[in-house]
Amino acid sequence: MIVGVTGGIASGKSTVARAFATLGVPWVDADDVAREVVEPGEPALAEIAARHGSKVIQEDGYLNRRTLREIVFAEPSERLWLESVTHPRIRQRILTHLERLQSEGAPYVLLVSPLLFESGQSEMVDRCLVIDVPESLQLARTAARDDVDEKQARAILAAQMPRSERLARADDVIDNSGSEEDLAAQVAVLDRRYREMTGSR
Ligand SMILES: CC(C)(COP(=O)(O)OP(=O)(O)OC[C@H]1O[C@@H](n2cnc3c(N)ncnc32)[C@H](O)[C@@H]1O)[C@@H](O)C(=O)NCCC(=O)NCCS
Ligand SMILES: Nc1ncnc2c1ncn2[C@@H]1O[C@H](COP(=O)(O)OP(=O)(O)OP(=O)(O)O)[C@@H](O)[C@H]1O
Repeated sequence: MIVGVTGGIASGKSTVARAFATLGVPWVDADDVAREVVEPGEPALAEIAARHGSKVIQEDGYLNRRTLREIVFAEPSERLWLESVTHPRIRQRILTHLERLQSEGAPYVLLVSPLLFESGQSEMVDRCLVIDVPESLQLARTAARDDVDEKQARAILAAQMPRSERLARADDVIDNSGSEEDLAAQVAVLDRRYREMTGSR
């Protein structure tokens, strides 16, 4: 069984994934895979460099993520272009990673992705788990963690599915407006349920 874990920026997906990992459940992180497909030498990086020029490539040959972030969240058509270049490659690699984890005998595996619904990755999973927090908390946690100003944090939120729509598509929901202990308790309940579903107790 593959469980898709989603939620907007700074909703707590990585924190949830770590809590599942302590219970022996592995995960594939779509943000990590998105980094792999633009490593030096990858065709997607060459396409991005051809479109935006040297300002998006650092001296060490890696993508200048901050510069590209500023471009794509200021201009929706540039975000759509970047997605058209990266998403098919991300999807392919996610499938490869998921197959490897499943072949290693995990009770079930997680696909953790901010764009599970938006990018059609939900077709790859058996259930969708939504991490739910109010937007005000997303903005506060983004500001506390990232070098993103409030205007850009709002632009990133605007590029993602609205909270109500995401909740409407959820099979399971974790409310992450409480403490990390509350979060871990909700993860433990879901883990028991998922193990029952897969018959791996
Ligand atoms: C624009 C980029 C270079 C910014 O890199 P940066 O290191 O600053 O951010 P990072 O990749 O860690 O993403 C942080 C968060 O931004 C949000 N985000 C990223 N890409 C998108 C997008 N296309 N649409 C909406 N939100 C997005 C997500 O909540 C994500 O968790 C990078 O996010 C990117 O390449 N995005 C396109 C690929 C993609 O869609 N990735 C999302 C997972 S499939
Ligand atoms: N219940 C909580 N209480 C307090 N802080 C929390 C809680 N859950 C997560 N955080 C903090 O909020 C921030 C965002 O959490 P996390 O990185 O898990 O979210 P994410 O959804 O994976 O984010 P992104 O997709 O943007 O990378 C982190 O700094 C994390 O430590």
